[in-house]
Parts: sequence; C-alpha cells; structure tokens
Amino acid sequence: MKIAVVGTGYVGLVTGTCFAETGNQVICVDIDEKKVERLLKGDIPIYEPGLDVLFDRNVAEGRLKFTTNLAEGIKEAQIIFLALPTPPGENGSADLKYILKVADDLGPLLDHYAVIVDKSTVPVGTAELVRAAIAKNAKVDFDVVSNPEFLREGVAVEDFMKPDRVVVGTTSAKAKKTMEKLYAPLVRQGNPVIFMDERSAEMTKYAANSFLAMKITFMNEIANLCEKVGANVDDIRRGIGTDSRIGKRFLFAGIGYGGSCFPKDVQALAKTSEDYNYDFRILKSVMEVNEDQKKRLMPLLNDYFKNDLKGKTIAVWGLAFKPYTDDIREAPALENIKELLEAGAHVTVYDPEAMENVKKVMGDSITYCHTPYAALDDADGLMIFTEWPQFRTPDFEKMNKLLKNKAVFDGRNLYELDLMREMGYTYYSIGREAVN
Ligand SMILES: NC(=O)c1ccc[n+]([C@@H]2O[C@H](COP(=O)([O-])OP(=O)(O)OC[C@H]3O[C@@H](n4cnc5c(N)ncnc54)[C@H](O)[C@@H]3O)[C@@H](O)[C@H]2O)c1
Ligand SMILES: O=c1ccn([C@@H]2O[C@H](COP(=O)(O)OP(=O)(O)O[C@H]3O[C@H](CO)[C@@H](O)[C@H](O)[C@H]3O)[C@@H](O)[C@H]2O)c(=O)[nH]1
Repeated sequence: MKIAVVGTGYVGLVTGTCFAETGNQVICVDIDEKKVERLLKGDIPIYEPGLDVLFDRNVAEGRLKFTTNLAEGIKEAQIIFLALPTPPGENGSADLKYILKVADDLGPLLDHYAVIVDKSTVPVGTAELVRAAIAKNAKVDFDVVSNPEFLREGVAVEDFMKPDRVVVGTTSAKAKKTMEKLYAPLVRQGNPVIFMDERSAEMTKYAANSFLAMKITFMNEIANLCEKVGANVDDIRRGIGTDSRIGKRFLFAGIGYGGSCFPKDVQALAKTSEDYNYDFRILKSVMEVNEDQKKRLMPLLNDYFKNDLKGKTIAVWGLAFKPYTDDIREAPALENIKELLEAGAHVTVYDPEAMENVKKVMGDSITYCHTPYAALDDADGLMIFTEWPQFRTPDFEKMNKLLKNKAVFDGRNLYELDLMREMGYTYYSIGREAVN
C-alpha cells in the first residue's frame, strides 16, 4: 500500500519505517527542514535501538522516503497517518493545534479517497474534529480512524512489529478493511486487532497510560511505606507480581515516572474528566504522588550533607527518562539537577545517549563527562536516575578510589544492600533499608 506519515518524530519515524519493512511504499512528511535534511542523508535524528537496520534497508530498497512537502507526501496515499505532537496546553488538556493545522491543510489537497489515521494520543472527540476540519474544504470522500500507538521508547521497533494488540476506532467498513490489511503482517501470531468506535479507541489510549502510571505510583507509595515499616519493596514486587491477576511488569518502584507520555496523558485525562464534570480522584493522587516521588532523594542528600551542598560536587548517572533512549522529556534527573545547582552544588553528569539533548537545555551549567567514572572523580556523592545496564555492575574498586565520599543516592535500586554495606557505602535507594 501507499502510505504517508505526517510528523516524523519518535512515533512517526518508527511507524513509517516499520510499515516500509512490511512491504509498503512510505513517505514521511515533516515541517522541520533540518530533520528532513538529516533523514535524506540517512542520518536518524533519534536514538532508538534496532531502528537503524530497518531504516537503512528500506531507504536503500526505495520503500522509505522523506519530504517537507505535504502535497507530495500524500499523493496517491491510501492511508495518511497523523503522528503529530499533542503536548499539554495551558490548562493541562492535549493541545490539538498541530493535528488540526494538518487537518486544515489536508482538505484542499486531497484528490482521492484516503483513510486518515490519528496515531497521536488525542482526547475523546478528536477524530470528529479532524473529520470536520478536513471536510470544510475536501472535494472527495475520506475516512478518519483512531489508531492509538502503544510503543515504548527504547523498545519501539519491537513493540511496533510485535504489538500485544492493535486498537482501531472506526465505524467505516471500508476503512476497517484497509486497516486489517495494513496490520495483518504484524499480528500473524494471533494478537488481536481490536475494532471499536473512535471515541472508545481514543479513550483506550488514555486508560492504558493512566493505568500503568497508577500501577507504578502504587508501588512507589508501597516503597515509601516499606522504608517506614522496615520492609523491602523488591521482595513485595516479587511477592505480588507472581499473582497473574497483578502481573510482573510495571511494578518497579523508583524516582517517579517521566517521559513524553505518562505525565501529559494522565494530566489530559484528568482534564477531560473535569470537562465532563467527573471527579477522577485516583488520577489526581497519581499526579500528586509522582511529583513528590521525583524529589524523593533530595531530603536524604540534604541530610547527608547537613543542608550544605554549596561547593559540593555531585555526580549524576543517567539523564534520559528511561534506558535505551536519548529522550529527556520530563526526565526526573533534570529537575533534581536544577535543585542541586540552586543549592550551589557542582554537577558532573554521564549518560550514554542523552547528553547532547541535555546540553541543549542546560548548556554549560553542568559538566558533561565521557565515561561514568570521569563523573565520579573527586565527587562528594553519586545520584542515579536511569537504570542503564552499564550502571548495574560497575567497577566498584574504581568507584571507591574516585569518589571522595562513598555515598550513593539511587533512584533505581540497582545494587544489593549487603554488597554496599560490605564496601562501606552510605547507600540510599527506594523502598529499602538505608545503608549508613
Ligand atoms: N514518544 C512515544 O513513545 C509515543 C508513544 C505513543 C504515542 N505517542 C504520541 O504520538 C504523538 C507524537 O509523539 P512523538 O513523541 O513522536 O512526537 P515528536 O515531537 O517526537 O514528533 C512529532 C513530529 O511532528 C512534526 N510536526 C509538527 N508539526 C508538523 C506539521 N504541521 N507537519 C508535519 N510535521 C509536523 C515535528 O517537527 C516532529 O518531528 C503524540 O501525540 C504522543 O503522545 C508517543
Ligand atoms: O516499573 C516501572 C516501569 C516504568 N517506570 C517509569 O515509567 C516511565 C515510562 O516508562 P515506559 O512506559 O517504559 O516508557 P514510555 O516510552 O514512556 O512508554 C509509555 O508511554 C507511551 C506513550 O504513550 C506508550 O505508548 C507506552 O505504551 C507506555 O508504556 C519511565 O519514567 C520509567 O522509568 C517505572 O518507574 N517503573
């Protein structure tokens, strides 16, 4: 099939590349000229494991193309994906200006039937708004379908190529057929393509993200209580996760959820509830607890340094909001670093992929190091915000020599308490006994 993907960010580029991989002819459109220029040179603007192999193959075989020109992109396209940003607006609701702008532009350009697919995460009722915006100027028949995306950054290609399920919101038999055909190669193992109406599909996405954010937040609260009662949250996780009704995944307590999705989507669902006069109390608690959780380590650090961080050097391992990505949107590390700087500390950082993006927002206010160990040199303490695998089994002997104080504040529970005790560390983690 001929496919256009409008918006070539994390979702658009993965969607375009993966559908090219399944044999379709794909054109990705973006207004960011520099981004398109890089893509045309074969340079992928984001870090996403496994994407490069598929990208190179499909570009080389002529199935994956890029343009800044919407008219050129949608020429003859049977399916037009909208993978545009939906950032939080001033009142917390998802800002639809990018989607509606493209919908407005599409109307006069459409000269053949196409299925327009909302891939972005959008509030209930958006498909109707998109349809109306296109219809204002369209001279041909078209369908608008809601097809929320559930991929996770860092494992996006795998999630996309082997989805647990695909959700499609449409009442059009013609669009349903097209979407069934498009997704057939990705669900050969029998995972379902679930059809429903558009509003339910839009709501499904927010329900999924909010449920997962709530699951993590519940564990973060259990962790906070564990610290008080003298229990270990990792044991609780194993103890409850084996119950198939609860499930093992998304039970890791930590320094709060971040990223470009959970924070904004929980907020947007809360706003939708407000708009419909429904008091969604759990969501409010989830947001409140998560804000506190992101600062969970600061009081411990302040206690350790007797509220005097001025002139202290704090090393930071991990800047990305999760491992295997360079994405720093709503990353807990950044808020903590800002607080460290405000308190007069000097901050040395290391992240395998996210340092370039951090440089763009924090400039020279912190020191960027080429290795995790360089960040530790003469540091008064170490804070950990991202569970990159290389931090899990570091060279402790080297660490012992470099750190001025053997003090680690770990937002991801990377190390065994007994080991840290044996090595004489002061070690604070989340939901576990403090070693000091
Ligand atoms: N990032 C994720 O993991 C993820 C997963 C599932 C769903 N989503 C949702 O998908 C949507 C896109 O997210 P993202 O992370 O890919 O965003 P992104 O910011 O990485 O990418 C969006 C792209 O759209 C482009 N764009 C903006 N206006 C445009 C226009 N008029 N024409 C063409 N291109 C335009 C931007 O230049 C940018 O490259 C959001 O609604 C998000 O909530 C994201
Ligand atoms: O047990 C866990 C799992 C995750 N997290 C945190 O939760 C956040 C989000 O992680 P994850 O869900 O793995 O990454 P995202 O790429 O943000 O993916 C989420 O958001 C996407 C955008 O909507 C959805 O498509 C995905 O299904 C959904 O998992 C990160 O800060 C993680 O550190 C935890 O603290 N504990």
